[in-house]
Amino acid sequence: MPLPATFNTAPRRDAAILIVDDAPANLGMLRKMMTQQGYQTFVATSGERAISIARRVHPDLILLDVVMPGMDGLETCRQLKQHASTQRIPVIFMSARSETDDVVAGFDTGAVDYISKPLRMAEVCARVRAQLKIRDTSDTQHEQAQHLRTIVDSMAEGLMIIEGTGRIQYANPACGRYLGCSPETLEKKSLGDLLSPQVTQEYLDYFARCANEPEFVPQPGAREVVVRQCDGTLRDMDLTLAPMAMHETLFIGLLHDITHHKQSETALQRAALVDPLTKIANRRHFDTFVEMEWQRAIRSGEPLSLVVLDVDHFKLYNDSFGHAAGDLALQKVAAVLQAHAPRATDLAARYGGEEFVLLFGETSPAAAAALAEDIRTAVEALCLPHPRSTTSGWVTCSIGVVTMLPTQLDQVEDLFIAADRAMYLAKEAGRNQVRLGDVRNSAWEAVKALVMR
Ligand SMILES: Nc1nc2c(ncn2[C@@H]2O[C@H](COP(=O)(O)OP(=O)(O)OP(=O)(O)O)[C@@H](O)[C@H]2O)c(=O)[nH]1
Repeated sequence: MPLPATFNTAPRRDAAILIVDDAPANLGMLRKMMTQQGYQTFVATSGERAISIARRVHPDLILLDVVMPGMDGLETCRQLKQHASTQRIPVIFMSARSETDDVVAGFDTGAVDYISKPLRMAEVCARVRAQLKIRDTSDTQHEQAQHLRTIVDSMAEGLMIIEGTGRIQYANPACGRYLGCSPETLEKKSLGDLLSPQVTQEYLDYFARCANEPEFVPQPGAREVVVRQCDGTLRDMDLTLAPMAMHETLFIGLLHDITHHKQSETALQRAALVDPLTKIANRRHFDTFVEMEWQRAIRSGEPLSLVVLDVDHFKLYNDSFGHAAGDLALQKVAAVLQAHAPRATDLAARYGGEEFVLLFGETSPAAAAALAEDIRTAVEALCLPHPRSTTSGWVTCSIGVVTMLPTQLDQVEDLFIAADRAMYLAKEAGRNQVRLGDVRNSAWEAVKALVMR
């Protein structure tokens, strides 16, 4: 939301002037003059009294005589400037002592003006008007600065002011919360303490371009960065950096924590690859993985093995024990498969219904066949009773295995077709068994010919 150019402030009351003079005649004359100008007036005949009134009524300006019995005007002004509630009240000295040293001493105590006596009333009025105007502007600026500070301090986003060298000049409280240390600690650091060397260098280059290339138009935009917190842990954040003004050497950095966003993004990505029932890879994940391993096998010349597994008489199992028990059985079969695919180049997946697949990279036909047989035995060893199966008293599965040395001329679909065929042959041959399929491709034939020799 853009900030308004000025903030609404409470309407100002008529200016109140405190007149301090030990001579009642002067006081009377000044009071009359100020009242005629429309000001509210307070009077005091001593420094002590002036301080006490000033603390109570907070006048907008004080006209202060320098020479007074007891506490003189200079000391009165000093004490006003030392107290928080009165230090911002402008003080104008009035004195017959108008040597340069006297005037300088007056300004040194913190006064804003010095009028020589005898007073020329028109001049006093003009000087009072001028000081009240300055005071108004300064009050507005002070209030705006206070408003801005409140906003910056209460922002949920981290805000930093960064020098062109990367040094952090200012950090708001949210920055401190994000990075786990006080804003003051951050103000002793630089961008390089928070970001990787490469990202830091990119920002420093950007700062240099903003400062040195008049035709360069900076494009502020959020960038995802990994920020090092004060305790060394890393956190994902969005960082937006833009110059405070064109071709300036100060930059505003806005930090926005995206840890939760990243976590849910990762969780979503993971969920999109996992079968919700069995928690192993789903078909989508498997297809992507096969494509990757297929290309790798073409490059490496290593064999690739595909196993297709179908649970036997599963319809009857569901009919016997209900769909929920069927789900449980599928989860147990999936766990067996998962346990047999431990390498980074292996993947077990649920391909649909009661059909599962496994891919084994860099695996020979003999090794793949042995693995498939292990899996078949392990599924039977789950000992899930299946009284209506005509194959066994337990849940069993039929498995097709095929191994290929893929080349650029081959299609990945051929691998699936051959493994499916082998699995159906296992079904036809009585189920609960492994069948090896055959893919006729040129490379494989060549290897076979070599082995046979
Ligand atoms: N419980 C459960 N059953 C499923 C799920 N997906 C598929 N099925 C069931 O699996 C059964 C598969 O049956 P069929 O394709 O006829 O095969 P089958 O009964 O296993 O017979 P064969 O494959 O010839 O041994 C169907 O009854 C589907 O409803 C699932 O997620 N949970």
